[in-house]
Amino acid sequence: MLRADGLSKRFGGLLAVQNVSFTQFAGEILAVIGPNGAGKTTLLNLLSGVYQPTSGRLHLLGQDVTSSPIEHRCHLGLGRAFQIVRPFPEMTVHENVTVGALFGTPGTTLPAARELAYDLLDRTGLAAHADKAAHELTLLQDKRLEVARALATRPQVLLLDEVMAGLRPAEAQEAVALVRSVRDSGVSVLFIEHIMPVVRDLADRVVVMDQGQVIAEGTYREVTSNPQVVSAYLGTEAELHA
Ligand SMILES: Nc1ncnc2c1ncn2[C@@H]1O[C@H](COP(=O)(O)OP(=O)(O)OP(=O)(O)O)[C@@H](O)[C@H]1O
Repeated sequence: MLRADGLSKRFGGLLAVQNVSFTQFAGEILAVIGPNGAGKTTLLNLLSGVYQPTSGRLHLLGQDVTSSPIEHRCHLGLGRAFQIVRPFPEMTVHENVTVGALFGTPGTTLPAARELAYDLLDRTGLAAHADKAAHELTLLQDKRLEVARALATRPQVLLLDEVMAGLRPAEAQEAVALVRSVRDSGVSVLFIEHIMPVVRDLADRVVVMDQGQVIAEGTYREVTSNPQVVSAYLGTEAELHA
């Protein structure tokens, strides 16, 4: 689905992402973890096209998208949900998702976009809130809306940027179930997450970054028992063995 080959991103004197290579396979839920400042968000921005890499190449569904703009990647099948949710506050929940459907599928008709939006509100547990203004939603409902909007672009790969942040543990479990259901519907998921129990419960495979580089890759159990990973996390607030 995605293949990064030696991706690097330099900001002035800082190499925020250094020679990062990984592959995401179809149907996989892949987590990217690492201590603060490891380069995770910069990597996500390289994947989604917010930044162009200083060097390296990126393939999406077999196509070289290294220099492609965000919208091209979106139309090819890459969706992204953000940590800070910014819906159109005065529009209804249904209208917000309809906008995603219209943007993500050029040539789609308004009735088709509206129908897809209703279907996605069903799938994300928001059907009962379809006609509410988006600003009336709770934080968990906001996150559901963010996922529904991203799914409205009909992605084959969905990037999730710390979507669990701010949720209570029971809410995070609901969000975990939602992400699993997204994968079960055929969408591969790559997510950044600091909450280790979420990573443990959700990820098929984990890529660990530290100081811009990939320092380990494997199952949750493998990476959390890797001495280099343990040492990277020492002194941080994250509970590696939660
Ligand atoms: N636009 C930018 N300009 C300059 N430096 C940046 C920029 N974006 C990120 N950095 C730096 O790059 C490094 C990696 O930051 P990044 O946000 O990617 O890490 P992260 O792993 O996502 O951290 P966190 O877990 O705290 O969100 C940091 O040192 C950060 O200060």
